[in-house]
Amino acid sequence: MIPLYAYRDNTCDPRKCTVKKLAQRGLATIVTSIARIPRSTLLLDPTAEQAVSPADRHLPSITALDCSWEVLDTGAVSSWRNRRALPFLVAANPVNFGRPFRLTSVEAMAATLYILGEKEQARTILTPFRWGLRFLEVNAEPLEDYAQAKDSSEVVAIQALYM
Ligand SMILES: C[S@@+](CC[C@H](N)C(=O)[O-])C[C@H]1O[C@@H](n2cnc3c(N)ncnc32)[C@H](O)[C@@H]1O
Repeated sequence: MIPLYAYRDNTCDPRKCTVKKLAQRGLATIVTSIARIPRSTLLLDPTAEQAVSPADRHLPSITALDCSWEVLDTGAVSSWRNRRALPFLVAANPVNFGRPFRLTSVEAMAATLYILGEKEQARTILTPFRWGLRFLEVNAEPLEDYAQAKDSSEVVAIQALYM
């Protein structure tokens, strides 16, 4: 099991917040200051240049930046070494259903777990959400292909086949 963290700045609607639900079930840890995010973590940042790939299996944890998309500002973490973006995947949550790249925090963490080979943990964290396992169904093919890739460049090459 890979430890999951979420940095929350309280800018998104707490009733719809996916990481709050995970934290309530002991499946993720919420931190409220950037200083408390472990520096060695795989940091999920949609603006990162490097894609998540199986070559990241050695990283000890995964962290999402759980804030509203409208205020997402990754300036404070732009120098962090292990920032990663997810390759082409479509959202299954009701707010952004069918939209590529704009995933909820739980979808982003589940996709990362899947690509790193932690498929059971990916299913476990999606299960509390009505639409959760649908995310794995609609992205089944690309997720399987990304999980077979060697590194970030291979993931990016595979992504081109789906876009
Ligand atoms: C902007 S927040 C929105 C959270 C949403 N309100 C919720 O309750 O889940 C989503 C976070 O998930 C991660 N994420 C989503 N899509 C991503 C992508 N394509 N690449 C990397 N990280 C992504 C990032 O950490 C991003 O900041």
